[in-house]
Amino acid sequence: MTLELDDLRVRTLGECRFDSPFAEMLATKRTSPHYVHEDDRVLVDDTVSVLLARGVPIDRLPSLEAAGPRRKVYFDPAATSVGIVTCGGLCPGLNDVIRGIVQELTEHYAVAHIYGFRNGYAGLTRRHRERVVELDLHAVRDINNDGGTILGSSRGDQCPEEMVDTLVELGIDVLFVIGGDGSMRGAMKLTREIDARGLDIAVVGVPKTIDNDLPYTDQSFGFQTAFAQATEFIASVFVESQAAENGVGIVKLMGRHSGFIACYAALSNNDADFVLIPEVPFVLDGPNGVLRRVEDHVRRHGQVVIVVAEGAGQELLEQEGRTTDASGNTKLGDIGLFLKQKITEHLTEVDLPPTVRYLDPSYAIRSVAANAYDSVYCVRLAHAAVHAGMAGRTDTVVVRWRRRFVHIPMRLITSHRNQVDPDGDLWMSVLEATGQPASFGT
Ligand SMILES: Nc1ncnc2c1ncn2[C@@H]1O[C@H](COP(=O)(O)OP(=O)(O)OP(=O)(O)O)[C@@H](O)[C@H]1O
Ligand SMILES: O=P(O)(O)OC[C@H]1O[C@](O)(CO)[C@@H](O)[C@@H]1O
Ligand SMILES: [Mg+2]
Repeated sequence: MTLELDDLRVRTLGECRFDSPFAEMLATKRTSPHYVHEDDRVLVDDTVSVLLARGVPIDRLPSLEAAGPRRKVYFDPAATSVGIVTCGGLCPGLNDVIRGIVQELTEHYAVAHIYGFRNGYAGLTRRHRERVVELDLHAVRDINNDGGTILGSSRGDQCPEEMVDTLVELGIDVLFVIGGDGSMRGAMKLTREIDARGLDIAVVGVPKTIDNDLPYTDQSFGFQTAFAQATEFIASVFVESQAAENGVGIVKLMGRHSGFIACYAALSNNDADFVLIPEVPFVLDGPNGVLRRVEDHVRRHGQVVIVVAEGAGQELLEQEGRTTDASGNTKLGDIGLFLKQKITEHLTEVDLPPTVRYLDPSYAIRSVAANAYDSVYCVRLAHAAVHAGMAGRTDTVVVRWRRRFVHIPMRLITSHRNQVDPDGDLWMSVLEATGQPASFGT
């Protein structure tokens, strides 16, 4: 997708007329290597060749609005009510984001009310309205020490009209949606309904995905915690595989469409000999197939460790009878168990009867509390989201792009998936670290 400058402009509800609590602090600030002034913009591209190829003046290059506090805000803080909802699968750091939003809104903007909706979009429906909780500093004090989300989450479609009725009933001015691609699609339906009714409600997203598969963001929050957690499971099967004759360790990691967790976890301690991801199809049979390569490795080293992303090799599995979850996401076949079976059969056939150690850590990597790095990242995203909302930005998400916090239009975050580029340097690092072939098969 070729982006033009105008595709990157975020929507705003109107002129910012109220004094911001940050006005004084910002009065003398100018862009520096470590700060981007609110009137400045951050470039999307970062290579000379791409910038030159655009062939436009510098001020027409694709660029993003800087996130951060404004000198003036759109909403009168003392009269503002805010809602927060977390949707989709869990991810380390959800509580840190909730806490950061509540603290910033309370301590700096001193808004009138902060409401938490329970269990995702379901919490905005009529039948769950009485379960709305009011959030204050006390309610969020220690929540960063826990995984999950104090608000709960859910999958499954809800009616936008009904959800907007709830926002109106509670007098919500800004809704913060912390969620993945599906949640952002849901949030865009909310803004459409808000627009249709001519309401003055801002919807700001904080993108969340444990799979790191959302575009226009350096890396999603919680991802680092999740892959660090995954590393432990790889280390376990490595130890087990070393101790056994023809030891085979297999770890299946989350990643429906993108193999980032598998790549990073495998690179982290370099115990993996093969990494299989959805972005790089593979064949099992034949002289260059996975089975022969695994066999060769076991013959040479006496053991092997394979890390497989859950979305890898789906084309090798039975497609019939595939169902979807409540949100419409396709339920995948189990590539981990399939590999376990095929590798066991093959090694037994070639007289290398294996001892297989198979781990599917699944929810164990995403249900933990964020590590220190992710906690910092989360609180900074939370602050950016609050400033965006108070400044009347809507249909907008806050992300970190090339280490700067910026605003992007919500529709861009759902425009495509971030995936491991088989021609990119991450996959090259995986190939270098594992020594596996660039492709299996022909
Ligand atoms: N196209 C859509 N329109 C409206 N709502 C949607 C749409 N897609 C998903 N949603 C809603 O958004 C919520 C979360 O979606 P989903 O379960 O797909 O998780 P997600 O936000 O993509 O997060 P993750 O993929 O990280 O688990 C659900 O309530 C779902 O019904
Ligand atoms: O079982 P659940 O809660 O639907 O979530 C599972 C999925 O969520 C994801 O982490 C995406 O959020 C996938 O990688 C994983 O398969
Ligand atoms: Mg999703």
